[in-house]
Amino acid sequence: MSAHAVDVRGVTRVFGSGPRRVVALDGVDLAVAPGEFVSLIGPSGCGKSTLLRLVADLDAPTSGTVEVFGTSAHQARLARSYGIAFQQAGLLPWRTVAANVELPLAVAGEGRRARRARATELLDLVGLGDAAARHPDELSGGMQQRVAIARALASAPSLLLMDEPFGALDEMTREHLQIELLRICAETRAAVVFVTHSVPEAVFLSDRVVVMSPRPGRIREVVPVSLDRGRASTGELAAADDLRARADFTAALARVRGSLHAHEQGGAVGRGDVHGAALGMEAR
Ligand SMILES: Nc1ncnc2c1ncn2[C@@H]1O[C@H](COP(=O)(O)OP(=O)(O)OP(=O)(O)O)[C@@H](O)[C@H]1O
Repeated sequence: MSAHAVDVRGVTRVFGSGPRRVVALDGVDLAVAPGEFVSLIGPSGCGKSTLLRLVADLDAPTSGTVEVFGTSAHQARLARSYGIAFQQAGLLPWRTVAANVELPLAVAGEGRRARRARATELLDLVGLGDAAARHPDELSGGMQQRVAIARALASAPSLLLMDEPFGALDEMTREHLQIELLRICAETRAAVVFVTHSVPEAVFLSDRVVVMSPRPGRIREVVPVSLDRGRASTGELAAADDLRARADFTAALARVRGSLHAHEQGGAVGRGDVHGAALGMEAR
């Protein structure tokens, strides 16, 4: 039995056939340790979401295996071993904020009282203790995203799968939620697989940054990030700003960007270049 939170071995995912055949992932190996924060980054279409969907058992590999805490991804889904948060918060508009957070617990058959208590605790954790009775459309995008994170944490998962959860947010809200996420992870010791297009976000949050390349989707390089996050991981904004200005942070940033540029020099064409170019601009 694997001791990893996630263990992806020799995974290939091919969509379509004939001229429409797309090799979204090719020979991908990735192990994530319990409590580890791993980001997936790379140009558009390199297979980040596909990889996350395979781990979440929302899709199945063409070949290879995906294990979550030593069981198949399917068993892990049935056991609710992980929480998911995607770019669209995906809240049910007719349910209150608390009822949205309670949903996974209701599905799991948990009693009303325990559900309510857990929702209150989680909404406090994400700083929305006073929004429990409101409805999603009364909240800002950042607040909705925090509700989605609270919901993802509802069943106390040891693994969080997050696909660009802060992608649609303004920079200030995004930075705020980043440190909130660090704090939550430090508290819950959950492992995280986090898809992002932002190099600074990946470096700020991660123990390792997985740089992917497209056509076919492969892991190009895994960049270890050994930042001492100190007070930033307990949720201090000022400490997080200090961290972003530090030499070890900018060195890690340069290394991830270098890896992404190496991909561009490889001469990719099409969709991927849009994001590749954007990332290149950001690096200058
Ligand atoms: N259901 C599907 N059917 C056919 N092709 C698909 C399907 N899902 C993904 N693909 C293709 O697989 C490749 C990888 O897609 P994926 O969404 O995983 O990339 P990504 O790195 O997450 O992209 P982005 O950064 O734009 O979100 C793309 O070429 C995409 O068009």
